[in-house]
Amino acid sequence: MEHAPKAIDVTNDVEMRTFNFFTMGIDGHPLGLHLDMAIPTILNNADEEQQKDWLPKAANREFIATYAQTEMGHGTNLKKLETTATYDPKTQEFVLNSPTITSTKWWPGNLGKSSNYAVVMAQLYTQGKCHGAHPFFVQLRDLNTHKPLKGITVGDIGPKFGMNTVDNGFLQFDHVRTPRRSMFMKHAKVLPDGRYVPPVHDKLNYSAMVFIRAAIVSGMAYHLLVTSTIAVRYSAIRRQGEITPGAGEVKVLDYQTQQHRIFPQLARGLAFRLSGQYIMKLYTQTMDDIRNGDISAVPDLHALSCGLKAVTTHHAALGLEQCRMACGGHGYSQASGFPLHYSVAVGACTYEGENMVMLLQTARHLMKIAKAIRAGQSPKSNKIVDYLFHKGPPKCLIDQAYDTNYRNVLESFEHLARRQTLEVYDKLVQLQQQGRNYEQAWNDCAVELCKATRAHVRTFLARTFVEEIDKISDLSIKSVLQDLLQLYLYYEVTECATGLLEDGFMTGQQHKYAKKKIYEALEKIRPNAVSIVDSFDFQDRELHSVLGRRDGNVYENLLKWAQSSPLNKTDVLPFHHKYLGKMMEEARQRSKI
Ligand SMILES: CC(C)(COP(=O)(O)OP(=O)(O)OC[C@H]1O[C@@H](n2cnc3c(N)ncnc32)[C@H](O)[C@@H]1OP(=O)(O)O)[C@@H](O)C(=O)NCCC(=O)NCCSC(=O)CCCCCCCCCCCCCCC(=O)O
Ligand SMILES: Cc1cc2nc3c(=O)[nH]c(=O)nc-3n(C[C@H](O)[C@H](O)[C@H](O)COP(=O)(O)OP(=O)(O)OC[C@H]3O[C@@H](n4cnc5c(N)ncnc54)[C@H](O)[C@@H]3O)c2cc1C
Repeated sequence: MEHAPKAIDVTNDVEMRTFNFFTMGIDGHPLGLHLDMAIPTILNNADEEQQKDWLPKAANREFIATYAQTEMGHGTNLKKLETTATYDPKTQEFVLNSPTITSTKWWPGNLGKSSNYAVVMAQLYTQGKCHGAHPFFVQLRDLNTHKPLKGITVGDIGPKFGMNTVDNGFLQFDHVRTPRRSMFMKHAKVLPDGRYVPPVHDKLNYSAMVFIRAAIVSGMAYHLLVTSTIAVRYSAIRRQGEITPGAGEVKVLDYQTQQHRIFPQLARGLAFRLSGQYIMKLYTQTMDDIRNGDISAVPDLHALSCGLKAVTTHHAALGLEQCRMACGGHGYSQASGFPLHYSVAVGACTYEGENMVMLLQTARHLMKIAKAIRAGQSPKSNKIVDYLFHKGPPKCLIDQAYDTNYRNVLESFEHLARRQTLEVYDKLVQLQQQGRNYEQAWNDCAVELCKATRAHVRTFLARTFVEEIDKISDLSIKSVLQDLLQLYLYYEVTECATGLLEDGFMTGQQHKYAKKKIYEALEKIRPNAVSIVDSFDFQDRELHSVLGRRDGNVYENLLKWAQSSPLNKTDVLPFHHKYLGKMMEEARQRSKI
């Protein structure tokens, strides 16, 4: 008789992720960092021999590893990490050390209690010279007892804003020795005699961060689509007030203000989903190129992933809050699911690079392009940034009757990104001519630099949305998605209207036209809204929401949910008579006297 197949193949990444997702919820679990950062680091930073040794064990979960980079004193500025890894050629070992309190590793997910290995970022010293932060694969806990190894102090950092099912931890090394080959050696190397071999690109060590930044874009799409599903479904159940006096109470989804609050989140969720797919493909392609020795796409990938990460997490945070408020009082209850989704989603504004810092990274890239434009250079066939080199129409044309495939709207976004990029570049140059050094000038322009990135990312998101909808051949699906696209594009026009009006590119009339197109789209989306969110096919257990239940049975289950609260186990709390009861009794006695 054949053996029944195993339910889950733990070495299959997709199966594992799906299993974890449905069994462990959305707020994290003990294998999160192992799967999302440690394994990608092994894949991209370990040499062949190291991969052969570590990868099968990692995939098979023979150990759990985390990614320990951030320290108490430094998360953003990686150049100033204080943990050291000093090579000792006599024993062919590195000595890991945490010289100060601020060098304590702080935040790594699953470090607190679960992991027994970590990718540790430390300043590499060999032959008396520091070569900057490099990754090391370090054992932290005994494989049998799970106790910290000698010289290692490790623990949990305590409760957080959210994601409390993740044991984020702290870690200190007291002159801990680890073999030479525990340094990830695909790119940089230290030879047995201590000679340092530099990598072909000194930021290849950061590829796990690039991976997560790219993955976050789809993560934010997920959060927005989930929370707009909750808000749409609940708004189709909730009746409050009348639109036509005497005609009976309407579903709150019929209010234009409600649609204007929720539907743009739905549209943004879709836009993020499509760009999320794009950036993941770009990541995979770039990693393949690197394996084949071609690193030319690394700066483009880095710039796009930083910008997308920052913009999508920020918009997701704002959008989730809109969905919560759209559900009124019940939206504030944990029964809505919003507190869980919100506290998980907003973490991404901070982790994997604080958002402002990420916007500024993309701006660095944009400034290089601006420099090339001002020097009269030609574009380099780069789909993402080439538009910056072209001259667009001098005036906005969004109100033209025939706007094939929204070319005029896209050109408006392109115009703003181009103008913002070149203006801030010119200001940077001017400030330097006036005597500011580059770094000071950069800081003086930082807010405008971030605006340039946002405009560039908005252009990318919009263009990708238009292109992807254009590819759909099923006309009934396409027509529904085109309504969401219309809403998305004109909503974004109004969101950046100040920039478009500022230089007279767009007129007040055209701004009004964009608003009209938004209201028109809301009306078209309304009858399909519930079907649209149902088509995402989220399971109730993913939504974690009484308000967003697929069967719409909200009120009955809200009552059940409340009744199941631990506070309702007994009618009278066991300590009632000891405190509140006693206080009232005493007050009553006193007033009798
Ligand atoms: C980029 C930095 C800010 C600056 O770096 P440096 O100081 O080293 O360099 P310079 O600014 O001088 O730049 C030099 C040069 O290099 C370029 N550069 C920098 N980085 C890269 C890179 N990665 N690749 C390529 N090139 C790079 C830079 O642009 C310069 O180029 P030029 O000179 O040519 O201009 C850096 O210090 C930095 O990255 N800081 C941020 C630190 C950070 O991000 N830390 C992350 C720690 S790990 C972490 O936070 C883990 C969190 C995990 C949480 C759980 C994850 C679950 C996720 C699942 C996935 C999806 C989830 C969706 C979410 C959900 O469901 O909720
Ligand atoms: C939920 C969560 C999970 C995490 N998981 C991990 C993990 O698994 N592993 C790990 O190693 N780390 C992890 N981290 C740490 C995280 O990556 C860092 O907190 C993050 O990169 C921000 O760095 P920071 O804390 O040093 O912020 P700071 O840099 O101190 O930011 C404070 C403020 O200073 C500003 N700022 C800083 N530098 C600049 C600059 N150059 N220009 C302009 N403004 C600037 C920021 O914009 C921000 O407003 C996690 C963090 C969180 C919240």
